[in-house]
Amino acid sequence: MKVYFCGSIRGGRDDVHLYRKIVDKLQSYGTVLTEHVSSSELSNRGEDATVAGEKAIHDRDVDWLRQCDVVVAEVTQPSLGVGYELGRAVDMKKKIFCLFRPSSGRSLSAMIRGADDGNLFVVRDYSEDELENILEEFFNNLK
Ligand SMILES: O=c1[nH]c(=O)n([C@H]2C[C@H](O)[C@@H](COP(=O)(O)O)O2)cc1CO
Repeated sequence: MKVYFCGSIRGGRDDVHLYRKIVDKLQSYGTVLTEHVSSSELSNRGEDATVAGEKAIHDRDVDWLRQCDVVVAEVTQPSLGVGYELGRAVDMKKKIFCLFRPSSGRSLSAMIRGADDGNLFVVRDYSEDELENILEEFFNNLK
């Protein structure tokens, strides 16, 4: 199974420790195409645009989105890139699982919360201690 993980990069890296935990768990189910998103070495400047170029990053990620079987997104830290990826993934009719932490005090965009259709696009509120169980439940139900 190929998993596309979305998490904020230029939107801010405050939750990178959670991205790492999520990606660790996702790797027990398959290949995470976007493992770099969870790297503590990656700052809010993003990947080295001088090597890859912004277009190369965009085109590679859209291609990975096309290839993936499922999209998992941590959406607590608002990120234009994550919002864009989710919109593209909806258009591609991908199975999408969004994770949001209400304890952050933030309010999730209606364009994400309101996209939940109980089937292909699901938004789940969670706290850090529930993370493993929630991901297990989601992947068990995929089978
Ligand atoms: O360097 C990058 N590499 C990359 O793969 N992305 C993708 C993956 C993330 O899920 C998402 C983050 O978007 P943003 O940088 O706007 O927060 O975009 C985004 C950037 C920088 O915008």
